[in-house]
Amino acid sequence: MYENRCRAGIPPIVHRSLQIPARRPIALPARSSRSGSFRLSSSHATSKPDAKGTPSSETSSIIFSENQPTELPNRVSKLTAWTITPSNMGITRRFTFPTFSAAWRFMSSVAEECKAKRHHPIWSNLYNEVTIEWTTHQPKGLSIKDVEMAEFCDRTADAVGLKKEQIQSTGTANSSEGSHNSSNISGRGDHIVIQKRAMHIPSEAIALKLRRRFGHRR
Ligand SMILES: C[C@H](O)[C@H](O)[C@H]1CNC2=NC(N)=NC(=O)C2=N1
Repeated sequence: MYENRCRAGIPPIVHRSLQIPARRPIALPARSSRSGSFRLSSSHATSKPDAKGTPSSETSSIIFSENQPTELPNRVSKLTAWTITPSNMGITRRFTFPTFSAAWRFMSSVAEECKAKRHHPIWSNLYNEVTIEWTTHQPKGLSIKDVEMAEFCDRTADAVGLKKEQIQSTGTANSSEGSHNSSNISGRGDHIVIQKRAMHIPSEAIALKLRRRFGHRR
């Protein structure tokens, strides 16, 4: 199959793919892979259609690196706080800590593990938030190393302590943070991607300051 794909001019990175919801918490049925390439279907998660009756579930394919252990899809399915990146070759999660110091402790600990495991993330930090993406450059795709590092991140974040109001246990997606969400909708190939995005609402104290300064406006 692999050779067939190569002969057909399909890049070898598309070695194993799996139908899985994009930019949604990852939750797959536990199944083992056959040898060669495979494709599983899993339409997903949101219970209700939207106001226009459009189904709000969507699917896409994870592109795995070649020669991965058969338990990889099952391991990925347990990373429920992570979402699949638009390339389908990586997973991402945003962690929110109580303080910058806590975020920095988390990053230091992850950096040590990166050094030990020789595997490095694409990441960014803004004050108390750390966004991490794991993907493998060689062999290209999502590999067991990415999953191990994501699992390490989850454990480390729990040990450091996430921000209280946004306890993102490994079972909770960051994308559902806070109670005021807006949806980021974009077209991608043959389906629509709906990404929930948290809106930051000022605290009561800040709102009061703003009212004092600018008065009430209509
Ligand atoms: C030689 C060294 O182990 C490789 O270049 C490592 C470095 N860190 C890496 N990090 C990530 N995320 N993917 C890789 O493929 C990778 N390769």
